[in-house]
Amino acid sequence: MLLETIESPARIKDLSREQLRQLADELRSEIIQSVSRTGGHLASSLGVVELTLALHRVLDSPHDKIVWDVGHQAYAHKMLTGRRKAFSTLRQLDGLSGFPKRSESPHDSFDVGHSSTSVSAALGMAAARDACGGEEKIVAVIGDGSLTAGLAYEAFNQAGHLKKNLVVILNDNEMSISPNVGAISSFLSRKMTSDFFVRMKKEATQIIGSMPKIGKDLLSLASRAEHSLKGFLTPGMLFEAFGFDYFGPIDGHNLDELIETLTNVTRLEGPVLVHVVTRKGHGFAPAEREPSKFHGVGPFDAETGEVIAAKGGGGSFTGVFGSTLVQMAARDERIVAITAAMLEGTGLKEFSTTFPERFYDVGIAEQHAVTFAAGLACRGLRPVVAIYSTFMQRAYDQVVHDVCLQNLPVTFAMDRGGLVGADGPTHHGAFDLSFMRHIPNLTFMVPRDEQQLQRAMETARLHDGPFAYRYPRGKALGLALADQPQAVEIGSGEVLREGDDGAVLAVGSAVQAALEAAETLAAEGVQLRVIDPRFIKPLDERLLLQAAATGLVVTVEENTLQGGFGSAVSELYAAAGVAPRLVLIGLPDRFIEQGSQDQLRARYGLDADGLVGRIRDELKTGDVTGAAAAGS
Ligand SMILES: Cc1ncc(C[n+]2csc(CCOP(=O)(O)OP(=O)(O)O)c2C)c(N)n1
Ligand SMILES: CC(=O)[C@@H](O)[C@H](O)COP(=O)(O)O
Ligand SMILES: [Mg+2]
Repeated sequence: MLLETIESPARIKDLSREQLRQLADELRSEIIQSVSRTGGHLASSLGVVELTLALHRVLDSPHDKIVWDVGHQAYAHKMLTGRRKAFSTLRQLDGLSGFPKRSESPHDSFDVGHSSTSVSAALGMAAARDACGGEEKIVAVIGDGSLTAGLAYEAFNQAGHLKKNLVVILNDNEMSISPNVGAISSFLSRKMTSDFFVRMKKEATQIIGSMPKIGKDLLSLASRAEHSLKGFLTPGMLFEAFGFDYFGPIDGHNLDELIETLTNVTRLEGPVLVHVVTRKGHGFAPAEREPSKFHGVGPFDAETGEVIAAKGGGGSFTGVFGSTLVQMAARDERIVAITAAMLEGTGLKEFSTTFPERFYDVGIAEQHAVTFAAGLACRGLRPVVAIYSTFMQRAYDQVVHDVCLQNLPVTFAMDRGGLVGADGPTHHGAFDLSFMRHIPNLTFMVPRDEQQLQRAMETARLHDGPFAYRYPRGKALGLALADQPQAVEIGSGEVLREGDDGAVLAVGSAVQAALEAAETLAAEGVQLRVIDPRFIKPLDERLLLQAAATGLVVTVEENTLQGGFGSAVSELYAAAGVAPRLVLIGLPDRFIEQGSQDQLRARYGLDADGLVGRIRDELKTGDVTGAAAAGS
């Protein structure tokens, strides 16, 4: 097996073309077999096996730099750069990352996970190279989906100005996670061999060819005109406007053509764009048939493609959000839904087919999604913007400047709030309680279960201003759903368990662990009050100030402690001049690694056992007043 002999990409340079093709087959098979066991981003990685081989054949990594966009397609790159044996740990606790990471390998030139950063980063590296007298080649690989984000054009714009030696490879498979959207996408896949074009050419050839004497010369002139017309109308025009030399489109599965093209273009001066056409999932029929399903897939049968552990769906918080929004939209025609290229992930598939005229997929364009929603709200609609917590970071100023400053009735449905698991530090929704709660005019609710999620959605619908709610990745609690959920009083929390030996203020997904911990400690004679504040903003000040009187207040949140819910409580107590023993439990001030949600919650003391241990210690050693001290 050739792949076993490849410990470094330098080895690829000695292989014959036949051996390269064999290596492509082996890589593809290894990716399928390994990902069928661990799950991961299969289809995108299968689509760039030949491109990856050609890049490592032509370039001299890690001296030359490859900057992957998103990086979910880099499994072949990782296997060729000494990490094949580690693939059994892919996306697992303390295992191989699912994305390129500089700390993992010198061949990973930039950490990625959020899309559309590759051209900016590669251009920065090129500018630094030139400033330091370097001569390494720098190549960015960006997908057509990632090309729908404005950030990419900011980079193209400057690249055309700086004219640095830089190669950008556009991996065009006409797919984002779902089929790609937008004018750029249709422009890229413009078919110059449309029937009309072919028919026009045939008739013109017959007419010109029949002309005596001048017919032959005219024909050759006409064929040159056709070529330039194609040249003018193909995607090249878009990139040449940015000052790039455009090459393509070329077959992204043809190793010879790729190697020849990359060999040539990496010798050229100035910015170059190579348009490569690939098939997402190439070489594995189930993934070719359903590239969206195999974009990010759980373990599956490597022979049949049958997925063993499907994700999302009805029992998940995502599924409850999607089905409830459809119910609400049926009753309230003001509701429109917006996704930023995450149709399936946000659970909006049913909405998109039920209300196609009230559904918008803006592509990977979170900033635009929010301001677009602001525009819709200005005209009396009730837009619901469904964006993962981590991707909402992209649109922070739009939330502040375009929605909250104008106090517009836009709802932010932030899925994947808290720890997401295998995607790791680039994707954890670890910061939204902090970056949203301080924005004036915003109401922010964190439902503890699917019933409260439904009520949050109804409360948002009735509220005449900006409203955010966040909910976790994964299964809900299996509670009965309401056909017509009731709104809640804004700023109202709930006491879930009475007790005077201390109070636990738990947010969202932390509530269940808090209740379990309170039950455990009750058996030790400690009666803890458990409160679900439900709102991060505005706080239920009455409830939280009453909690202070127990002498011990413990806040629990799946969010960074920096500026999170616990900070809000400490601000409340400081302003009120009360000083209970205040214990803040949440995520530390660092990026949280990958792992399963349960593993990470245990590692960071957010599970019931962690809370019991911490509270028990506080009761023993903490300087608490009130009944708690008596109980110690
Ligand atoms: C800012 C941001 N928004 C959304 C995503 C989620 N996401 C990951 S890959 C992807 C589609 C990328 O499409 P493309 O660039 O064409 O790559 P392909 O999977 O087709 O190879 C999306 C929307 C992301 N990673 N970053
Ligand atoms: C690579 C990327 O950003 C997306 O594919 C992301 O991994 C989706 O996350 P979920 O699997 O939670 O939908
Ligand atoms: Mg694509």
